[in-house]
Amino acid sequence: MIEAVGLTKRYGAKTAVYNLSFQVRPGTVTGFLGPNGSGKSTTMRMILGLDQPSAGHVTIGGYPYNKLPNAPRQVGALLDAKAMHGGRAARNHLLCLAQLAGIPARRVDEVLGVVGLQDVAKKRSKGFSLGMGQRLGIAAALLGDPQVLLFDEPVNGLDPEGILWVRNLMKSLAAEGRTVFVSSHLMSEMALTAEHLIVIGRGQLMADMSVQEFIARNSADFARVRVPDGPDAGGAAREKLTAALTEAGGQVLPEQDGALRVTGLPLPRISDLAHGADVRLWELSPHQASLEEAYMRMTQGAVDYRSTTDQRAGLQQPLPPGAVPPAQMPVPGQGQSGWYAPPPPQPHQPGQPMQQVQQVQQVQQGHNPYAAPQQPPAGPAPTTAPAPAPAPTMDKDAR
Ligand SMILES: Nc1ncnc2c1ncn2[C@@H]1O[C@H](COP(=O)(O)OP(=O)(O)OP(=O)(O)O)[C@@H](O)[C@H]1O
Repeated sequence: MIEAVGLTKRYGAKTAVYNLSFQVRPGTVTGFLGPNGSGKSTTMRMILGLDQPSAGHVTIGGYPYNKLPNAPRQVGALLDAKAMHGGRAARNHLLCLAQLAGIPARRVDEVLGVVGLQDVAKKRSKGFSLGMGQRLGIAAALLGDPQVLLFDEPVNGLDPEGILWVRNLMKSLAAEGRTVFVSSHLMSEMALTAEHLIVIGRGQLMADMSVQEFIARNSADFARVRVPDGPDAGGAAREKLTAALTEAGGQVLPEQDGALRVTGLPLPRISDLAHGADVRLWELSPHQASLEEAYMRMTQGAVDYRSTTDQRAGLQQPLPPGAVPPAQMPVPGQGQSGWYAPPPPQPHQPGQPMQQVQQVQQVQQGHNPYAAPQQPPAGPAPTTAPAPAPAPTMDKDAR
């Protein structure tokens, strides 16, 4: 098990990770999510003893990494797939690592087979594609047959077959009872791979719960409603229905294909209202926002790097020609109800960390947990100054 308690890392004036406490348990894949620059890699580096915390601590199986007996046999990690001696053949690279850790050479050939690089084992990794580099990095992580595995963006650069392979590998490693901690930007991939999620934003804990619970807590149910198509009749029926639904307290947003996305009304009520307005329906279906939507909704206030062309890029489908956009995009913490509105306050559930409940409630009450505190806490608060452009060395794609 990995356990972080009050983990904090400052680089000069920049607070990369602040007061992070969580546990990563064996037997499940735990996804580690957060926007760019939210502190995922910094946290992983501290877990692996590559960076020293400014405050707090993190242990693996009860020990700080640097005090773990025979660490390479207990912990395997993929942090930066490009961080290897490119002039060495893949097999030689692994042989060097194996020798340093006292691992028998036959294990090198085993892991080359596991990651599918046996045919290029004698090729220099300098010529490897990003995906091949990832596979070699994963092979290195598996070398010591460790019980604890950390993967920082393992599917970066992999093709769909490679992504499926990584997904199955992570699951099978967890099914063997290992602790598997995986960071990713790909929400859809995490939904398929992880059972548990730890979500951070600007270095702080935003959620620590199962994938199912995360979706249920952070996404609103909605109905898709479609009226019969037709140049004028369809438009008139849509308007009539929109008016009836809005009057009854529903929120209606146009979808790209001409359907309506309705929140705040149960399906039978929508059906009755359509009937009352004399509007025929071609579709009335229940939906739940995806993990991607739930994640975007939760982290949109904690994003450091955003396009100047569309601050909401990816959050909303483009409108169909002639459709009227909603007056204002609701945002968490501003009290609107609807697609992006925060879910209603939840009473504390047994087993749910109180901190998470408090954070969700604070967001719902319009309190920004990432703003500088009114009164200084025990340690300096994380900086809220606009983040500088990410340094080239921090850009994974450039690595
Ligand atoms: N060595 C360092 N010196 C100064 N600042 C750093 C250093 N390492 C990380 N940071 C800063 O700390 C913050 C967190 O960075 P980190 O790489 O941990 O985030 P991340 O969530 O892994 O991001 P990404 O998803 O883009 O890889 C960033 O603002 C980054 O610029």
